[in-house]
Amino acid sequence: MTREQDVDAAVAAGADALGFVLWPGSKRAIDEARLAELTARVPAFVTRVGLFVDQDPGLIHRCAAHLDLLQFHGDESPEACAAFARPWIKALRMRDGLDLHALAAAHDGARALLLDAYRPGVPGGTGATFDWSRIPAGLAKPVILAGGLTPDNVAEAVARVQPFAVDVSGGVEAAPGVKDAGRIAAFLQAVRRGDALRAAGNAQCPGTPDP
Ligand SMILES: O=C(O)c1ccccc1NCC(=O)[C@H](O)[C@H](O)COP(=O)(O)O
Repeated sequence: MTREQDVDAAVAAGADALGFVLWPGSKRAIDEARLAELTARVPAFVTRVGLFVDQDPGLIHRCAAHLDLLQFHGDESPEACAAFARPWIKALRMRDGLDLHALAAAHDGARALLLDAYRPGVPGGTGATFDWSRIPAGLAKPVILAGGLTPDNVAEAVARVQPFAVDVSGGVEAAPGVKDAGRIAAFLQAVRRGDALRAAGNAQCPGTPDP
């Protein structure tokens, strides 16, 4: 979120959480002052998530005053993630050979693992999907599915993967950092459609193989 109207549109559409990128390398980056302004608009019970990539602990401490949850998107150790007085989640980029069971155990203190696409040199917001069948059953942590989700594919993603939550950035934008209220609303509707498909046993989900 970089703009007031995008915060308002996401809240109106029923988003449970809003993300604020504090990493200056992102086209969606905001600074501490903007974080304070934008998060002040967020109503109670909508989670304010701050996103960091291997950043200065002092900055994270200051930003935490405006945040409910910290999202670590770099190579932070579990100990580094746990050093702030806020719940946290760890983003894992799905490069080849990841042992998600071992990583879930290593990140015991995380509230969830956010699984995102891997693209060398780009820590996040790639707009790329990954092969969802690589997510093993029975992970010890709730999964937040991310990476290339859009209003067109998120219903299938929810029905197939059955994640705890989904995360989207580029799929609801008109341009990097500029969200589109229509796409946000369409995304949230598609999430609910996917949840209904899931509850109905995936019967109509196009991506689910026949039993
Ligand atoms: O969004 C960014 O610009 C970004 C930059 C660096 C690290 C993380 C970033 N975003 C993190 C997110 O949680 C995104 O929502 C996630 O990577 C999915 O992005 P997209 O594929 O565009 O939906």
